[in-house]
Amino acid sequence: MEVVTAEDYDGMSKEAAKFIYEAIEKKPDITLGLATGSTPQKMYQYLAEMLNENNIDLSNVHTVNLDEYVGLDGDDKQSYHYFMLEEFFSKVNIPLENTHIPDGKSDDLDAEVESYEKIIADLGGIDLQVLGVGRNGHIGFNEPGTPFNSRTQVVDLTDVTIKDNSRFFDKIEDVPTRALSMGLETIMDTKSILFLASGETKSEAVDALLNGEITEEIPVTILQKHDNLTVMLDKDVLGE
Ligand SMILES: N[C@@H]1[C@@H](O)[C@H](O)[C@@H](COP(=O)(O)O)O[C@@H]1O
Repeated sequence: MEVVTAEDYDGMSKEAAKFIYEAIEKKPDITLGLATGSTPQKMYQYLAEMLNENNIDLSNVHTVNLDEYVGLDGDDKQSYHYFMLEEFFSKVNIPLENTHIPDGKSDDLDAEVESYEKIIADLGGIDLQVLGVGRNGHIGFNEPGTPFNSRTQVVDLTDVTIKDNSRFFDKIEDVPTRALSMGLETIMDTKSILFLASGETKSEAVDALLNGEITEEIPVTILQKHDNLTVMLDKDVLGE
């Protein structure tokens, strides 16, 4: 595990954008695993700027997102489809058909998660996966207690996650209680991981990742076993 500590959120976002930019330069047909949430938001902004300034061709880049809420339309502002389009895909020249996000509106969610795994396999696996973390240590939407050998599946969200994510919704009752999420084994199968965390609220989860015992009760701890993990933090998360 390599740990990079930036001065602040802005610095971390710039470093992260540079990391992904260089990975794309090195492998123009890269498959990126992408994450949503407020943590990677600024990284997408910087990355889009860098890609556009340098006219980088993204026609052979593919993306697969980690997760999506069950029941939200793609044009719902809280959906991860909307987030990705708004924050990144509409800002760069990536063909939309190269981008994949689980369909939380599918009539057959079991078939959807199965076909999502197939999409990843057909792409030859994920070269670089971006990850954030929930306050309770969840990655993707894999909540505490999720088996380490889980693949993409339908998951129930915990009260902590519903409460944390309610800040994006008008009221807490509007937060979906279920999601589709890549599983922990799916995430561990990725060839490299860029993990990002910023701010005091993530300190406990980050401490578990850096120093804790590996346990299904804190999903992020499984990343200790990944052999190509880069952790990017800001000083706040470390209490510095
Ligand atoms: N499913 C997402 C996660 O992928 C994300 O890492 C987490 C933290 O989000 P934020 O970066 O907004 O704190 O929130 C959601 O639950």
